[in-house]
Amino acid sequence: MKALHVEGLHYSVDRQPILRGVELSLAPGEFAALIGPNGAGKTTLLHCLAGVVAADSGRILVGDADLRIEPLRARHRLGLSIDPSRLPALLSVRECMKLFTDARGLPAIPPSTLALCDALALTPVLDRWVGQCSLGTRQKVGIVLGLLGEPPLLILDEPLNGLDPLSAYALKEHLRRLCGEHGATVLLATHSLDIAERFIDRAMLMVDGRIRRDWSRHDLDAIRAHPDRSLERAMIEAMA
Ligand SMILES: Nc1ncnc2c1ncn2[C@@H]1O[C@H](COP(=O)(O)OP(=O)(O)OP(=O)(O)O)[C@@H](O)[C@H]1O
Repeated sequence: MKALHVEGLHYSVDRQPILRGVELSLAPGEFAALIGPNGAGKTTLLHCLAGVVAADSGRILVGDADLRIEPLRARHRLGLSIDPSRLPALLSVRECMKLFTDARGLPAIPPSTLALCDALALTPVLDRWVGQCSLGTRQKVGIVLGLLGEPPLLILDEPLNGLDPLSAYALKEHLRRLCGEHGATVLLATHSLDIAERFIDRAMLMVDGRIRRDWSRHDLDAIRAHPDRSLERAMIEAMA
């Protein structure tokens, strides 16, 4: 069974097509990046996958749960990082985590979440209001909330934005462990191609609302092995 299977996904705003027939499948344990130019539709796609917005047509299966038919079961199987601007400013970081803990039906904030807070240097700010935190700190909080409970599919939008190098490294290692040891599937949208190239085992290029190019682990290994090649260059060539 695929961790995520998407067929013929279309989405428009005011009759302006944004997603124009997205097809993609991710296997359990895959660490995949969605790359592409500004406005290509990456965030919109992630929001459709997570059920934040409803696609006009097409099919999204999260594991064996069809997002349209069984939205609660499908959404229970995935976590989406929260945009820092959408976090409640007047709750503390810990209160946010408790809300998400309740929403996931868990008895207490999971130890793995507290360990990730430690790795991301969030422990000292757990009792600070979100509105008093720096942008980078709120970015980390949004990621921790998305990963809380470690659902099998993790969807992250530009998770490395604004993270200091130590935190970015800790997050990448954490995600890699979740994929490698727990069989989680990660789909992250990013413009950080150099970072993506070294960590991911799949890259998908989105252009004009469609997946134009898909690089497998084998393709990425070939790019990494060649001193004159890079994902950045491969992307530019694919867009020409
Ligand atoms: N609510 C909305 N109303 C109108 N247009 C929208 C809306 N949301 C997204 N769009 C348009 O959809 C297109 C895709 O936007 P989206 O944010 O998904 O792109 P992206 O690939 O994530 O871009 P970036 O790399 O800049 O974050 C853009 O042209 C954007 O203007």
